[in-house]
Amino acid sequence: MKRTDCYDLNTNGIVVMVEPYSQREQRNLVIYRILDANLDRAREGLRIIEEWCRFGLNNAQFTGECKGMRQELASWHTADLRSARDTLGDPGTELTHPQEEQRASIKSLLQANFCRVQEAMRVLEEYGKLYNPNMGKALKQMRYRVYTLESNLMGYQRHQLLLRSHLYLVTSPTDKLLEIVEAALKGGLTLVQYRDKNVDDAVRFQQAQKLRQLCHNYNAIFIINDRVDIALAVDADGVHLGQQDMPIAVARQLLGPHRIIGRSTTNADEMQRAIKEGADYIGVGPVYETPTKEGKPAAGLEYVSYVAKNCSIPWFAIGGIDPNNINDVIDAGAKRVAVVRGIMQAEQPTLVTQYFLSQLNRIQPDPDHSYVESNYYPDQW
Ligand SMILES: Cc1ncc(COP(=O)(O)OP(=O)(O)O)c(N)n1
Ligand SMILES: Cc1nc(C(=O)O)sc1CCOP(=O)(O)O
Ligand SMILES: [Mg+2]
Repeated sequence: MKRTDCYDLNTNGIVVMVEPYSQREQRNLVIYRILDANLDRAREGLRIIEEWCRFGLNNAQFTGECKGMRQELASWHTADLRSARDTLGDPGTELTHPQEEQRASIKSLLQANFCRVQEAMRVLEEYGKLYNPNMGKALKQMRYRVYTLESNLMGYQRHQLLLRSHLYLVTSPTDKLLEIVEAALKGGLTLVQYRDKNVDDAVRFQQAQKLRQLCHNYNAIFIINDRVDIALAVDADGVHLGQQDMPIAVARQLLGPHRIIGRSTTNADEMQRAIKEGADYIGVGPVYETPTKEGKPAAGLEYVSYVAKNCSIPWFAIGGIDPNNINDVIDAGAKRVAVVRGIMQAEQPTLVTQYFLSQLNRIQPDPDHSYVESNYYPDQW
């Protein structure tokens, strides 16, 4: 019989006197229940993340890391702790948060479960100290492993999405900024850069915040032009840096290993340097002279062809590309293009986006490239 109370229990007509728990025993029972519940919670959350790593990403490393942590948690889940469980008497089993009932995407599902695992591990770390000092230490280390896993996994997903993105919208200033970007996102756009060279920082920051939210609602990557500080301030996915902007190495230090850094290039030297310096992608242009970048001479389709043969990272042809000439750019070897006016000044941005994408999606991934093209294309992650 479980000693749950200090009163007499009437069992089958027989009155049994139950010894009251000492205060210490009662305290321990509560701690055991907390540990039991949070060991379960952490393992469940890890299992949910693990399933995506295994079946969604086919990634053995992430899957193994989740499994390893689940096994380590299981080794702490002793019979003592399990036997303290009191599901019927636990008022927490019925409580759910409305957000638990719906998930907008795999990304939000993963984030919610990382949060759940981290919270549970923090509880295990603190209460574990009262149970076994080694548990506190072990759980602290495991919590840091979860942070690392989260950062690696989210960075990996971001880079996978970059590989799958064939059309890149670079914005220009307009009163209808959000409206146009949303229209393009509705057309299937997955990569957006906020570019406004002539606006106060207060406005730039506000616009960037709104665009970041919008892009993330559509599971699209959001990049900031030129400004690493704004990218950090709004938690953007990365920055685009030209030859006159901050060195890639400095931006990398500030942004960390998982955010995207793009670099503009106009010739072979700049391309090679950008790759060596660790750019995640390059802009290749201007393919044609363009009023959006006045005074910059065209690098031409020759440079596009050169990059098609020699570039080992994702690259976007840019400059003067529109629905009429996109097929010439594709014929020169481009699989990805970036446009400003082509979408920002279109009468029907959704339709034009769909048209650009339909032309770009006709191109098959090149298996000879040294970077891996993802063959897993979930609509939302
Ligand atoms: C995708 C992409 N490619 C090139 C550029 C141009 O960057 P930069 O040379 O720094 O010029 P500005 O855009 O800052 O005027 C870009 N923004 N995006
Ligand atoms: C921002 C920018 N960078 C370029 C480069 O070659 O580095 S060309 C360009 C402007 C592209 O605008 P549109 O699509 O309106 O021609
Ligand atoms: Mg720039």
